[in-house]
Amino acid sequence: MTSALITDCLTKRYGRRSALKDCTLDIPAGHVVGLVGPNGAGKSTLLQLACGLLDPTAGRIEVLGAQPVSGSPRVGFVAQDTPVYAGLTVADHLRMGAHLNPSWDGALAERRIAQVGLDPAQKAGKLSGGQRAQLALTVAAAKRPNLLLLDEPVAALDPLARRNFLQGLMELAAEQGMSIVMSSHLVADLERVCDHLIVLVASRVRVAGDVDDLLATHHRLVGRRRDTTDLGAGRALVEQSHTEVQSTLVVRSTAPIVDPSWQVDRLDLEDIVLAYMSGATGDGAGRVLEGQR
Ligand SMILES: Nc1ncnc2c1ncn2[C@@H]1O[C@H](COP(=O)(O)OP(=O)(O)OP(=O)(O)O)[C@@H](O)[C@H]1O
Repeated sequence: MTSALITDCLTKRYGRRSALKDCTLDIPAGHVVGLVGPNGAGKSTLLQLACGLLDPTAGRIEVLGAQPVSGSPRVGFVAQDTPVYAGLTVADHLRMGAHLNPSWDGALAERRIAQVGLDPAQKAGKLSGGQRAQLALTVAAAKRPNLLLLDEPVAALDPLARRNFLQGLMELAAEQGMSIVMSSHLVADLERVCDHLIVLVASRVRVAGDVDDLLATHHRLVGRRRDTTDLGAGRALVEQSHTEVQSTLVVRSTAPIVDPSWQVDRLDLEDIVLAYMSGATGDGAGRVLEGQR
């Protein structure tokens, strides 16, 4: 199956400032992918490169097997500020979408507008932030793109609207076979809807992969204080902290860790994301540790 998104050493600089550095990814099609990372990590930059709004400074990016082209009907993009036309009504947005997009799914658009309770006669400039987000998503989804790119789509939504929005996304992915890449700071939401995750920190991909695989291969180890330079082959130290007597590590390991000198606990996705985010600035910094125990 074609990949939804491939990048190879993708780099984007604004003047001397790097927004994305040597980013290498291969995201299979047909997944809901969460893109997470601290403010300024490069998430919006990656999404804008993927929809052809920006050109790379170096490296390669392919979307659905081709170079990104701005305005492609195969790719839908909802920017962070959920752009809508303030002077146009909700119904005008749908009419305009139908006029501009040969693959427009009018039934899907009208169904979603009714589901989320938007008044077709309401001017978009008078909608709340959350309602604008719903309208922008509806317009993007009704284009029936193969890939939908969403930049922090739920940031403005209340918890109930957020749940409905995410439910809608999962239905789009399941019914229409759409690939979705969505940035968010709300990892618990991503854990509910995403089956793939990309963690970007300081312009670099810190980890990317299948959510179940990430959950199965990351462990928290707690034990007596010790040197962490020799954790064993195939184990990568993601984060570490120490007291005088105790060491606490987050480790990625493909093989189960069976060692009575460690208490080994499972992590949820938020723990894993936080470990990568703080590990990047700590002295552990994701070193791959080699050598036998
Ligand atoms: N147009 C621009 N000109 C100059 N620098 C920019 C521009 N856009 C982004 N940057 C810089 O690139 C880096 C990455 O920004 P980006 O918006 O991609 O981050 P982000 O992960 O989406 O952040 P947030 O979570 O705050 O939305 C930041 O240091 C930002 O200041």
